[in-house]
This record gives sequence, structure tokens and C-alpha cells, in this order.
Amino acid sequence: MSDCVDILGMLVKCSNFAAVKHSTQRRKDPAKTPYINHPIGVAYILTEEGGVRDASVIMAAILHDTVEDTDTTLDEIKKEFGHQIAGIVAEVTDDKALPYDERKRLQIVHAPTSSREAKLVKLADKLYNLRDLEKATPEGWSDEKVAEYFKWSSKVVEGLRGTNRQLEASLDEIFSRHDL
Ligand SMILES: Nc1nc2c(ncn2[C@@H]2O[C@H](COP(=O)(O)OP(=O)(O)O)[C@@H](OP(=O)(O)OP(=O)(O)O)[C@H]2O)c(=O)[nH]1
Ligand SMILES: [Mn+2]
Repeated sequence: MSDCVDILGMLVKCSNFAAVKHSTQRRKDPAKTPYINHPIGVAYILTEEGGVRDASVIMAAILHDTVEDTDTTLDEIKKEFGHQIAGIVAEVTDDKALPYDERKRLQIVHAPTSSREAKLVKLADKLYNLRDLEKATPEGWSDEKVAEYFKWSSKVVEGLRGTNRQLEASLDEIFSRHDL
């Protein structure tokens, strides 16, 4: 077994990397939950609810917001975790240099042509965020922004379908509660 890739070591390395990178960030909920709860929760949705056992997908899920929301670069992810995981992270990273509406539009456009691995991360990311949104309104969000986020998410998820039955069923339950 000595030629086996050290998956457990890589997984812990990803978790530590993401924890360090997100260490000063908090979620937008009133309790100001540590941000790291989100990427770990997204990975947990994939293993526990989605039955996903592809280690690259789980590692990319843990890292999925590091490039978008911290000073992490894709080169850094590539150097530390390899090109496959860096590729998935790249696919789920919005270009924050673009205007908000354009970023949101591009997620809808890119969803159908993204890889199966990226689609899995996106499905779990949306499921986590929509569950959060049902629990509490993020600070500074109007009712209109919340409603718009549900509607926009359903459009992104349209392009991710046919990837994981469980995650899509859970998302559909949420959408039906919001008449989507
Ligand atoms: N529902 C919810 N979201 C929160 C909370 N705290 C932080 N977020 C993050 O806010 C992002 C959505 O907020 P927006 O205003 O639409 O987008 P922006 O942060 O990218 O500008 C999500 O980013 P993301 O994970 O990159 O996903 P995406 O929505 O950009 O696809 C989500 O993780 C919270 O308490 N509740
Ligand atoms: Mn996310």
C-alpha cells in the first residue's frame, strides 16, 4: 500500500489550509458564525447526503471559497494540491473583479457546461446557502434580495441537474417552499 496516495493527509491539509485562509472571516448571519463552517458543511453535505466518495470533489469543496474570498491564488492551490483540485476550484470561483449582476449571470451561463465534479460542489454550495437563508436573513439583505437569491439559485441549479439525485431532491424541496 506504500504507493497509495495519502488521501487522509491531503484532506487534513485542505482543512487546515482553508481554516487558516478563512480564519478572520465570519458568515453574514446574526450569530456571525465562523466562515469555515460553510466549506466544511458543503463537504459534509457531499459525503453524508450526496454519497460522494470522490476525494478530489470533497477536497475542492473544502477549498471552494478560498480563491474567491481570500488572498489565495489558483497557482497556490495548484502547487499545494495539484492541478485536478485546482481545476475544480477554478470552475466554482467567481471573478470578483466583475460587477455583481454579471457574476451572477455567468453562474447561470456556465453551470450546464461545467464538469461533473464542479457541478457537485455547486449543488452542495447552493443547498448549504439556501438552508442558511431559510434559517436567518444575512445582515444587510432586504426581503427582495433574499427572494431574488432563491430565484437566481433555482436558475443556476437548472444547469446542474442530472448530477446527484439526493442533492437535487433536497434543493427541489426548498424551491417548492418558495413557489419556484
Ligand atoms: N445564505 C447565506 N449566505 C452567506 C452567509 N454568510 C456568507 N454568505 C455567502 O454570501 C454569498 C452570497 O451573497 P451575495 O451577496 O449573493 O454574493 P457575494 O457575497 O458573492 O457578493 C454566498 O457565497 P458563495 O458561497 O460563494 O455562493 P454564491 O451564492 O456566490 O454562489 C454565501 O456563502 C449567510 O449567513 N447566509
Ligand atoms: Mn460557497
